[in-house]
Amino acid sequence: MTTTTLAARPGPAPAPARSAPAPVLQVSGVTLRFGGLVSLCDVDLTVCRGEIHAVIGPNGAGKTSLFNSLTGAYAPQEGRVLLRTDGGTEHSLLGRKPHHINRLGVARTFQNIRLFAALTALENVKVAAESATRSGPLGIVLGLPRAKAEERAAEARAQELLALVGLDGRSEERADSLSYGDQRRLEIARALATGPRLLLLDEPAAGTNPTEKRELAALIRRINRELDISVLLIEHDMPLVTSVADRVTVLNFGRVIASGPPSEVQRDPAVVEAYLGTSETDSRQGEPR
Ligand SMILES: Nc1ncnc2c1ncn2[C@@H]1O[C@H](COP(=O)(O)OP(=O)(O)OP(=O)(O)O)[C@@H](O)[C@H]1O
Repeated sequence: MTTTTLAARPGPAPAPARSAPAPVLQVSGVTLRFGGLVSLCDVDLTVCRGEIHAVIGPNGAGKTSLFNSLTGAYAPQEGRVLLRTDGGTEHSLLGRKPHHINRLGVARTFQNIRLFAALTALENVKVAAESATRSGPLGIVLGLPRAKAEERAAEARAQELLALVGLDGRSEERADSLSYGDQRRLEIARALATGPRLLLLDEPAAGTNPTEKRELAALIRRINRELDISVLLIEHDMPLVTSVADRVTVLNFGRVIASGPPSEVQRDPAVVEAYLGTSETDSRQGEPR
């Protein structure tokens, strides 16, 4: 029998095996009921580090219920939600309060914008940045020495984030005077101010125009690549989803009916049927919107 040693082989050495990206968020078997209504049924979903993961589905499919379950607003009756923080520690999120989950590194925006309408753009972001400081907003109000330095840092961070989302020229304007698209970007800046490792965006393109949608896609990619933040995104706009998402999970009647790269998911017969069975089919594109 002849044996060949690796050293005798010509050509480049084999590339070392690349380990799969670590999961940041693992949702397993999550079921959420409201009385007799099953809003989520045995939902599994994994977001890997560095990933942009979209959740799509017809109206009432359970997308926002899923976000609410991940962020402590809803308490699913069954399942597990594990968040892996940078050191590799796993934290169970179910049963935790929203502000605990935020402190662990999960921030979100809302389908219905929730800004402080009478505060300026800068103040909206600064309040969130202050909440992430050790002294917190109360320490800053009380004028504690450490709090003063933290307040300055929070203001600088807020200015940076306003610049990141393209609102640096608007920092002194009241939130409710901004256009709808600008308010959505302000919400993103505010969520980023809490220092998340995982950002949940609930329909960030809703009500925005085509230019704003393109800018939003670029912003989501920058947040993901430059700030190294994993993104979980609910979105109905399929061109936006396909342009930013690495993976897509499709919900229908609270169940996951497909999961995979956007190009595969769009062709999945169960996904096509789910959308054809609703009024949501976009006749212009013949694909889920
Ligand atoms: N707090 C609640 N109490 C009772 N039912 C609820 C509650 N929240 C959600 N539901 C129900 O759960 C189901 C899923 O709703 P959800 O808002 O999660 O869907 P969605 O996919 O986000 O829809 P949309 O695209 O219209 O925002 C719906 O039947 C809804 O009525």
